[in-house]
Amino acid sequence: AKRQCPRHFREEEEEIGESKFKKTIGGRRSVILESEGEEVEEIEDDHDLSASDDDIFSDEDGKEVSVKDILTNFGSPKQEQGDDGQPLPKKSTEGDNSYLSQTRFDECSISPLTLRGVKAAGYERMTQVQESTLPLILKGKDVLAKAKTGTGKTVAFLLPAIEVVSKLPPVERDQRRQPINVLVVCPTRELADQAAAEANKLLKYHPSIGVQVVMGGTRLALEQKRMQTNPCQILVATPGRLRDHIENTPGFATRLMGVKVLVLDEADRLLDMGFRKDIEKIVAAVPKQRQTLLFSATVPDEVRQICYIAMKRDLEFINTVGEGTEETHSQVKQMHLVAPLEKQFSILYNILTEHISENVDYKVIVFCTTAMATKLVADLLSELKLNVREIHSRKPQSYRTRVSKEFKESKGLILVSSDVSARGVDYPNVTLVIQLGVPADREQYIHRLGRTGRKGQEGTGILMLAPWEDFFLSTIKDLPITKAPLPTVDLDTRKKVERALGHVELKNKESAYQAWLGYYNSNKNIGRDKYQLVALANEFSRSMGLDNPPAVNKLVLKKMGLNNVPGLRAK
Ligand SMILES: Nc1ncnc2c1ncn2[C@@H]1O[C@H](COP(=O)(O)OP(=O)(O)OP(=O)(O)O)[C@@H](O)[C@H]1O
Repeated sequence: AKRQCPRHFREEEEEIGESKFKKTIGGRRSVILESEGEEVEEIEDDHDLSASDDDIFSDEDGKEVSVKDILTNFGSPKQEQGDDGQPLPKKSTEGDNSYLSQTRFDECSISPLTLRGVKAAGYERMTQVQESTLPLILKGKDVLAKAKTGTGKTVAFLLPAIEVVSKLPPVERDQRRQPINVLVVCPTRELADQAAAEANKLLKYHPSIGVQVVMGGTRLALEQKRMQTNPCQILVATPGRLRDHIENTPGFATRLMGVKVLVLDEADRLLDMGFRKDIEKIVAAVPKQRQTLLFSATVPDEVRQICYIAMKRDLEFINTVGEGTEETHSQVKQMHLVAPLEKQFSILYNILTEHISENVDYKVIVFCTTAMATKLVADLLSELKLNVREIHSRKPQSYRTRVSKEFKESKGLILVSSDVSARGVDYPNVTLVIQLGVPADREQYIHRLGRTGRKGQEGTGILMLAPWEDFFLSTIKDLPITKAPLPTVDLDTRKKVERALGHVELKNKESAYQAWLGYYNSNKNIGRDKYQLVALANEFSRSMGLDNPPAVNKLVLKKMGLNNVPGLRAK
């Protein structure tokens, strides 16, 4: 039977404005990603770059500034020119190695079989976080670890966990309820898949140790069969689906009594109110006598106060970011653009075509605020003949898995994504991250930006906000982010984008409008004044080329507390 749980925790939640916010720790919101959507055929297009890179803009005081100027002064690393004007050799794709420590894996006290797996994975030296946490974890300590994005946190918790399992006494083969010894919880399906794949790499020479993954979007019965018929000392899971198994899979709760190590990856996200009930249920289902490891690139103070839900008092807090230094990477250029909604699609198009013309190996992620905004932007950019894929929680899992794998292995591609790709996903060589609209909170901004600049590589981050979203900048003012001049749009580009918008299906615009309402209605800064919210929603509607804002299902308006607000049309 389908797990019946409070509506705001179900992964397969019916649609209200795409994403829901629950009051969370310290008033920060958590976004719970939404349910499967109907299958939409994948969009495949070659891109012809017709927008010339000398598209001229003028900044607030009328100074002419081109997108090339913006990106050169603030954005993607230019092809360095020598004195003779010839391009200098590109920096190695492997960035600076400062994320690596001096300690080699073969100097550590790990088992020969594990060491073989590490070497086969191509890892020679430990990263800072791996060097700092391994000895403590092998000593049995609970560890709360904070380390920048893309610095090897997954291996940092998997490697010692495998060592723990490899030292356990063998269990009788026929034992029906083979114990699960390590439980790794990840907030999204792509992350769970990725962690399981990393574990399999490290287990290459441990034939008797197996890892299984359970997550929403796959059949429960298939997972139950796999866990019964294959070695499953290590289980990687998303919270909702794990809770399903605890409640509905016979014998599963017994197997969890064998857990020696519990790992919460992206811990601050998992301890947010959005997952809190699931996490409490999971913690209650594993032995109190265990080791608990929490890892993330961001550990807000309130998380340190509540991590005791799951951890021993004498936990070790490892912070390789270092107090007082930025939580983002210095080799990633960050900038923000404040532009009215009516210009944003055109500015986005110019930034992308400029970046593509400057970077033959371009690999871009465009983050949008909701699943339906993601779909709209992906459709628009495809109409503009860019090479685009989309990934969000309204896509079937098979599609998400396929697109995630393709993007991981490709260059010359733009991935338009909701927050399913905000944290943890390891896409190598991403050259540019664009964030459209105010992020859910500061942590989400940092994690999204962290999709580029991994393993010491260079990258660029652009945050595009509407004037009424610039309050967000105060939450990231400590980060090395610069303001780019406001570009305006030349007529040709505006017309080209308007024509493309005209080909985007009306129902996608209607869904994006409803999702927009859901997202900003829940934003404590913007959702407070309902009349202003409606006026801004109409601005968003016009930016999609709709003169009249779409009508919204009256039940949905009611659930948003927006019924009877003048200016909204109910149907
Ligand atoms: N010791 C190592 N040497 C070289 N590469 C490594 C090492 N450890 C991990 N990696 C690689 O570094 C990349 C980033 O690792 P990982 O995804 O675990 O980073 P992360 O710190 O978890 O990032 P995020 O905060 O975004 O989740 C991966 O491609 C991984 O294979």
